[in-house]
Amino acid sequence: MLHEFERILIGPREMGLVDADAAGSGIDSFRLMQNAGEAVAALALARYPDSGRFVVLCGPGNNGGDGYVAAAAFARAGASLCIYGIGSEDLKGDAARARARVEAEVAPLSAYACRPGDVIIDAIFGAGLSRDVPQDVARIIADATKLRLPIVAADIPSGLDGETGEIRGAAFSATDTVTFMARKPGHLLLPGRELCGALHVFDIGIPKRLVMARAGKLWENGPGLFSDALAGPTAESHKYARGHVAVFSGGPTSSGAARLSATAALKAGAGAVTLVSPSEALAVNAAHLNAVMLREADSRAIRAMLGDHRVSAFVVGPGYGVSAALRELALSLLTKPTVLDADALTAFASEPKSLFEAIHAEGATVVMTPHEGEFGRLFPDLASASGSKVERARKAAARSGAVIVYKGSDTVIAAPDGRAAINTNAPADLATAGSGDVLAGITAAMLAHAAPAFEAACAAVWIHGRSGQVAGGGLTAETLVDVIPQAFPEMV
Ligand SMILES: NC(=O)C1=CN([C@@H]2O[C@H](COP(=O)(O)OP(=O)(O)OC[C@H]3O[C@@H](n4cnc5c(N)ncnc54)[C@H](O)[C@@H]3O)[C@@H](O)[C@H]2O)[C@@H](O)CC1
Ligand SMILES: Nc1ncnc2c1ncn2[C@@H]1O[C@H](COP(=O)(O)OP(=O)(O)O)[C@@H](O)[C@H]1O
Ligand SMILES: [K+]
Repeated sequence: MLHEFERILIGPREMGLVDADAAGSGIDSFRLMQNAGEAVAALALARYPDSGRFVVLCGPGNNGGDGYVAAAAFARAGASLCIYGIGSEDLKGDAARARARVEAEVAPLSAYACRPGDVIIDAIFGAGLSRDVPQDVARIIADATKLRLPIVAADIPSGLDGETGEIRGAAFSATDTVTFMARKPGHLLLPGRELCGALHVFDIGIPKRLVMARAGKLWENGPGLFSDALAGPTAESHKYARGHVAVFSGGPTSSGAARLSATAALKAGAGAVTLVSPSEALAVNAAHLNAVMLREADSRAIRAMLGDHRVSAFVVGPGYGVSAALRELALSLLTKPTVLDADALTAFASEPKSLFEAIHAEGATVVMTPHEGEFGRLFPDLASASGSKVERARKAAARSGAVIVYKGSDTVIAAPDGRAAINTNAPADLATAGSGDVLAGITAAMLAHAAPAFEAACAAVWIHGRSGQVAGGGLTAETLVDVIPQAFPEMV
């Protein structure tokens, strides 16, 4: 797997360790702060050359230090400037040094009254915020939001938790955020992503190897994570070599979901797809299918598919109907790579342990694709636990033994070994009936290409998002399926 530095996400705690490592290796930490603050000022000056005044809001820690450096840069540039600080007389270390270099007066933060024309430089708190913001700060955030003032945030909009993307009491909604070396999970997770505005990552001079050494196994999802694991067709390919996906259909009045999964699998590059249908739904399925093959779902057929080495992956759940029979079917499929979606997740709500034990015992390759509701049914304790969506998905993956695709507009993909990715390319147009069924089909196609489960799931989520972009506003699950080949042409 290609670990592009640009896709690395690093938690605020780990970033603190990187800072310490940098200092320990002889790098001048004040120089880093100067680089950070100057980058913030440069961006603000370029973005708002006609600003009435730059209002620099400085907190009590190193984020405030960045603010004082930026303030000095505004003064040097001859820009109109006001500085407000928390505890500006009690700063320590580099922040105190940065403050000492500012000649302009620093007023207490509580004295700041927002006014139209102000451009705010938000250097109050960084990504490691550990509690709700104080009242004074919440009041300024509310006023600035009401006046829609432009806000350039240093590192992260104050009030956002850099680990979880959650709002601690109140948070600025920035027009731009300048962060340093690498993004934090809170820049990508919701609601954080929407509060960062345009996100700029600035290299302040910490060697990349120090950042890599402390980064966990978390990335922004993108082709660098999965393209090595996937291969398009070659001259030697035949249809079964490209993978054969079998999708289980529901009854006659709920067969559309499985058909969407089946056609999505085909469009995503599976060489062959079979819809396995109850006898009473054969007629309706036959009326709607061409390239997708149709087979009656009886125990003989299922046994035959399990024994057929050419059948490479299953999808079960979309439109199937929640029942004990579905639980039994799902458990019987685990000898081959399987996508469990929708009803196949809900069916285990009363006994999730039986599924997880079977996955572990079998060493099965399983991708589960729960939305928020389904996640809560399978992992009720995790759904209500504190911590980030990444942590919840990781725990769910470790507990279940499956790769978890925890859906939403910030879908998180997590593997039992702790690897995780946050997806950022999904447009809101994907919030349409059947779009999840399409994702399940694409995922099975990636598994059928013999991609490992984590890479397959990352690829599928990314292709699904990209397809949503290509299909554009007003998309339906059908138009989404149609554009899959355009979304990732090198694959299919
Ligand atoms: N390698 C890097 O990432 C670098 C980071 N720098 C800056 O350093 C920042 C991190 O500095 P710090 O760890 O000092 O973090 P902060 O600047 O966020 O400050 C933490 C301080 O604020 C207080 N505090 C936290 N939450 C509070 C709340 N809700 N109410 C009141 N007080 C609260 C804490 O007790 C502590 O004193 C980064 O965000 C970044 O801006 C740069 O200066 C240089 C290099
Ligand atoms: N607002 C949104 N922005 C981006 N993606 C979304 C949004 N809402 C839903 N999605 C994506 O669309 C898909 C919906 O799946 P799901 O909830 O199972 O719907 P359905 O059961 O109707 O197919 C998921 O992949 C999800 O991540
Ligand atoms: K900030």
